[in-house]
This record gives sequence, C-alpha cells and structure tokens, in this order.
Amino acid sequence: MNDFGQRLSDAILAKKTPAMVGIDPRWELLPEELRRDAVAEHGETTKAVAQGYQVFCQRVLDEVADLVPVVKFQMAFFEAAGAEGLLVLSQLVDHAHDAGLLVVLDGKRNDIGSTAAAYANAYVGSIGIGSTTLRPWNADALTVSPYLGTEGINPFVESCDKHGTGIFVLVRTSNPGAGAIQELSAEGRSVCERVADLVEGASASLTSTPDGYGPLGAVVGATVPEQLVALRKRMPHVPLLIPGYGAQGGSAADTSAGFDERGLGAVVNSSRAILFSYRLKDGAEAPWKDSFATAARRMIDDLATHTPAGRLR
Ligand SMILES: O=c1ccn([C@@H]2O[C@H](COP(=O)(O)O)[C@@H](O)[C@H]2O)c(=O)[nH]1
Repeated sequence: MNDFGQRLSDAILAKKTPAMVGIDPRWELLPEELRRDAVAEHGETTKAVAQGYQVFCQRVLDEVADLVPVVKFQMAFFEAAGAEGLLVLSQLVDHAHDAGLLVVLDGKRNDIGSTAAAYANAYVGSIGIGSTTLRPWNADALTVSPYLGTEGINPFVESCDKHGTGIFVLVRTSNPGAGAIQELSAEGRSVCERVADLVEGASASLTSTPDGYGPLGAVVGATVPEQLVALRKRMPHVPLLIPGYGAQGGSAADTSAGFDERGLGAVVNSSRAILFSYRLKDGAEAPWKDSFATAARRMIDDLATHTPAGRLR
C-alpha cells in the first residue's frame, strides 16, 4: 500500500499547519556576509555559490523544521550552480529528512515512458547495483509534467507504489501564461480538467488510507482561485500543492477552497516571501538570522486565520 497521502496528512496534523517552505536560493539575494565568505574561500566560482546556498539553506531548514511539515526544493536554482549545486542539494535533502521534514523536489520531470522510468527511479524510486538497492535522491515526492501523457506518468506511479512516495502533477500552474495552454478546451473539457481527471482516477485507485488522499497529487496555483474551487471538487482523492501564495500575489483566502473541512488536502508553498523577507524594499538588508522562522510563523497564522487550516490547531 502506498501511504504517501496519509504521511502528508499526518505531517500536517503533527505540525498543525499546511504551510510548505520553498527552498529557492538566489545568489544575488543571499546575505552579504555569506557571499563575501564564500567568495573569499572559493573565488568567483560555482563552488562559492554552492557553499553560499549550503550555509543559507541549512539555516532556513533549522529555523523552520519545528514549524512546518514539508519543504519544497526548487531544483533549478541548485542546477544553476552546476555539479557543486547538485551535491549541496542532495546534502540538504538529507538534512531536511534528519530534521523530520518531508521533502518535495520541484523538478517538473517527464519524458517518454522508458526515460520517465529513469527519472522515477532517480527521484522517488530506487536503482539496483548488484544486491544493493539505492535511493539516489530519496525524495518523498517530485513534481511531474503531464505533457507526455499517461505513459510518461505511469513509471512514476509504479515507483511511488513500490516506495511509498508521491508525485504532484502540474494541473493548473500559477504563472500568468498558463491558461493559454492549460485552459484550451476540446470535447467539453479543458486540458487542465483532463489532466485533473487522469490524476484523480489514478490517485483514487491507489487510495486505501483513512484520510482519503492518495499518493498522486496535483499542482494548482493560488493565483487562480476560481479554478482551484472547481479542480478541488474534481479531484477529491488528490492532495494539492498550491504555489503562488505571497510573492506571486495569491492570498491565504485564495487558497481556502483547496482544503477539506478538517483543514487537510492541501499544502501551500511560499518561497521568496519566506527566504528573502530580510531584504528591504530599497534593497538594503535587515538582520537575516531568525527572519525565516518569523516569516514562516506569519504565513502559518495567515493560513490559520483565512482558511480551514485553522481547524488543525
Ligand atoms: O505552478 C507553479 C508550479 C511551481 N511553482 C514553483 O513554486 C515556487 C514559487 O515561489 P515563490 O517565490 O513563492 O513565488 C517556485 O519554485 C516555482 O518554480 C510555481 O510558482 N507555480
């Protein structure tokens, strides 16, 4: 039995919040002292960037680990620091797990079936070397693009089933241009509705846990609250990952329809608004230590006040 949906619900219940902290480090926004130290040690290299990310993100994880159930690493920023960046990402995944956090890797992966299987093995599954089974990235869940259709998604479902892990399929993303493709309609259903039906069917068939949510989740943006209402109804067995809160303009109230009456069924991500709240509007820097916990607490209170997540308390 794949209990990822239940593990997510249990983690939300344990921390009494559906807040997800997004780990999206950006070199130019790191605290000046961290950048100075990293360049002093490694020069102007990707190694310096990776070291800055390691120190910064480790501090973020340590500050928020007792507050939130789950973190989401945006792989793009680590990939941008080359091989050193990926090494740091892998160490941070372990650090997050050691701190008791669930880990979602935001890689938006997919390909033809046989290659999708390699992605699935890498991120939410395993590879075998002789008699040893290795979990290369050891994520609890991965974001997945649905663009290649069902045979691109099935390998992830198989890996998730074997390892008790999950995926979040992009159903209706938060970016302004998303509607131009995801809301195109044919034969009475939009693209995002078709993807939603696919995810709901597969997740429902794998759901046998008391909370009612299966291992296959969906990404639906806080920036499209009307679609969120409709897609939540369309996918009753699907845990939602809701980005777009905070820096992209989505409010807590905009995420409200994502939750069930218990305050379960969704996690709400915030990346920049938590990581860079010490950056003042004029570009100056306020003290950065403890700013992550302060910003996370603000988000947690906001969600508790304006959504059914308040019932978790
Ligand atoms: O539809 C989507 C899917 C993924 N994202 C990712 O979430 C974070 C959002 O960051 P903020 O700083 O809170 O805006 C980022 O990693 C995106 O790549 C998304 O925004 N929308």
